[in-house]
Amino acid sequence: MPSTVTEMAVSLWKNLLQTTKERILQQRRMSLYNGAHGYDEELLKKKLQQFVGGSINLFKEDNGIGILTLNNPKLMNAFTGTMMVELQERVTELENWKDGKGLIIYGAGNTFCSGSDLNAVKALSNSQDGMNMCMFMQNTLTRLMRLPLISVALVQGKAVGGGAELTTACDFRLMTPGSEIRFVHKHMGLVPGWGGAARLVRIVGGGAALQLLSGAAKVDPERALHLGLSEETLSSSDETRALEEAQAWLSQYTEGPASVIQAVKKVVTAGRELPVEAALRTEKDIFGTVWGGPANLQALVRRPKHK
Ligand SMILES: CCC(=O)SCCNC(=O)CCNC(=O)[C@H](O)C(C)(C)COP(=O)(O)OP(=O)(O)OC[C@H]1O[C@@H](n2cnc3c(N)ncnc32)[C@H](O)[C@@H]1OP(=O)(O)O
Repeated sequence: MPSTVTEMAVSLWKNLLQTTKERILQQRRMSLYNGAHGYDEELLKKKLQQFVGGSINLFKEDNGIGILTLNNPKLMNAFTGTMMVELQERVTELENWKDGKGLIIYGAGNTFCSGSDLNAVKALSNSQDGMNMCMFMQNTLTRLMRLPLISVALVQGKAVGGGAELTTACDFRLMTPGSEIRFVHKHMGLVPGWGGAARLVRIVGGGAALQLLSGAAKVDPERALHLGLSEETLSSSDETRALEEAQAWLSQYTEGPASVIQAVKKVVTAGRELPVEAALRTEKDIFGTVWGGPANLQALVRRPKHK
């Protein structure tokens, strides 16, 4: 135990350093690309910071549901450079949210997101910048997908290009009447680069993904439901009411202690991403974190009947 004020300060400082080191290591583990891939994140961030506008806002509710708003309505919530950097910061904040259970992502001004800001894309159109931006967004969206929170993209208006890709980094998609998801990349002479193709194949299967990407097809709520791209069509397209509906929908899966909900998401992530033996070992490790935990012990006392 530290006894003097100096010793206490040194101990606090060491703890802080350790926590920061662990955080950085955790981020590296969750990310795909680093210096070994010829990727210099700090350099790219400096470039992205030149393309200013909009914001990514996070509100953490007491019930453990986070609301992440894509906020650049003048450009249909297109991602400027600063918004890409802010999204990474918000994901880091969510990774460290001990009480978090769920997340809803939606766009301001009754539309979801029109992809990357074409002004930034034009200025960063050389191949190396494009690859770096792709690695940056893949890192961020992979970390978003792996958050131990049950995530929902609330699609109102249009989810276009990178906006469509972002919806696939969520566990579920809910659409409002009249909304659409559209992978327009082909019409821009591109393919998805934010991980949207890899994730879309896993959500709707290879054949349907090929049709959606090669046809740059508009996917309305009915078709999205049929493809399994959307879970439900909400009844209202009004921003406030749709958000309430999405919260009610999500709350059926986030009831219970955060430690248990987070463990559920972690075993599913392992099952989704790892070869079966590694997934089983991870499941065993996560099981060990809840077995004999407070929620488990309380349930043993209550002995609920699951009728
Ligand atoms: C990852 C790679 C990618 O994301 S590639 C895909 C990039 N995104 C696009 O190409 C989308 C281009 N935008 C559109 O097709 C339309 O604006 C969509 C999204 C369909 C909306 O149409 P509509 O409802 O009629 O609105 P609008 O065109 O009048 O747009 C309002 C203002 O917003 C702007 N805007 C829209 N999207 C972007 C974008 N991605 N980057 C920059 N600006 C964008 C429009 O230019 C328009 O601005 P202004 O009012 O003309 O000054």
